[in-house]
Amino acid sequence: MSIKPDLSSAVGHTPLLRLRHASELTGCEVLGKAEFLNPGGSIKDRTALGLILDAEQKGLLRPAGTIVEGTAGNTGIGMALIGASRGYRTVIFMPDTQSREKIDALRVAGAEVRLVPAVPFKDPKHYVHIARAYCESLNEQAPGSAWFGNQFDNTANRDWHETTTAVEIWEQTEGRIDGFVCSAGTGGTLAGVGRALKARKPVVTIALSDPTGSALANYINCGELVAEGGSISEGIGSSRITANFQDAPINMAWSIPDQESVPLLHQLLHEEGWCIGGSSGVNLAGAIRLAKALGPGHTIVTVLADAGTRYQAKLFNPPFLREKGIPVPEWLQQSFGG
Ligand SMILES: Cc1ncc(COP(=O)(O)O)c(C=O)c1O
Ligand SMILES: CC(=O)OC[C@H](N)C(=O)O
Repeated sequence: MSIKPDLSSAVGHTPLLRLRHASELTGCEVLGKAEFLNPGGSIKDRTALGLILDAEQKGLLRPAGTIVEGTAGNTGIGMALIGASRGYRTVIFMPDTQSREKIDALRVAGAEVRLVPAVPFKDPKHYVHIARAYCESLNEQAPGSAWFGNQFDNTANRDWHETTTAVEIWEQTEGRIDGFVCSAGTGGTLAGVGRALKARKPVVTIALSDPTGSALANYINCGELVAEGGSISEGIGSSRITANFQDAPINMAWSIPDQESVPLLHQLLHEEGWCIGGSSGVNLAGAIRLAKALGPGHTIVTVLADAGTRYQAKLFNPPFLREKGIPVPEWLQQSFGG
């Protein structure tokens, strides 16, 4: 018998999928780790679990305590579900620009959701600072009652990917991996997987696929934290170097526009049936660029971080796409009666 005793033990161990179109286009094996199959629907279940286990072990998160986090949504969904299964209450602060679907999923998962206006990180009203201050106020009232996850700068995030996600990829490819590419929100996935793969096989190329509007690709390529444009993708991109991103061993970086990534995710759904979110579209575009850079015959791995259904009203909404200057495929237009 192979039975998972609880939700935490069902996080991870996701399948590695061959992405047919990307593989045929480039002559490489382009593989996507199906992170949308995690219990909370995203790769951030891993981050949530890694941070929670670390905090429990250090005595920072006590029985029946309150988890407080600042999140674009996915980390919060993971924390709320793992919190429910382990006896914690969860309070989530997130910018009001994130998808309706993620806010609903958080509420369904039992989290107390507090939406705040989206402002730059340097503003004290940024959701991460508000979350931290709220946690401190709970601990002033009742010492030790609350714990701030701090996913961006708590390197237990990166460490968890180093010992789980990366090991799974290594074993699933039997070490025959030539390149790994993904986008960065906290940077935990890229840094954790990148470090573990480099330690096992130094010639592996690690690449960052960054959405336009984020400063990270420019930082890697020119040392400057500057950004141009914007993106409809959520949960990725950054204007600063987080503690998790800091030690990522990155060899190549690209800034990827929505006009390149969104058509790829539409095509993946229409021709291969995988419904992935905007960050995964950026990852897929990065995987194709990396495969072209390395040349035919290589094995490239990326992550499919969450599902497109989490962004239905944006990614599969013809008027919204047109407004953003993103091509609407014929089949999608017809699905909506046009
Ligand atoms: C949909 C989605 N993709 C990718 C990421 C990026 O992962 P990481 O925080 O490990 O950089 C996140 C969150 O950060 C996310 O919510
Ligand atoms: C904006 C950002 O990087 O968010 C981090 C993470 N994707 C989350 O779900 O919270």
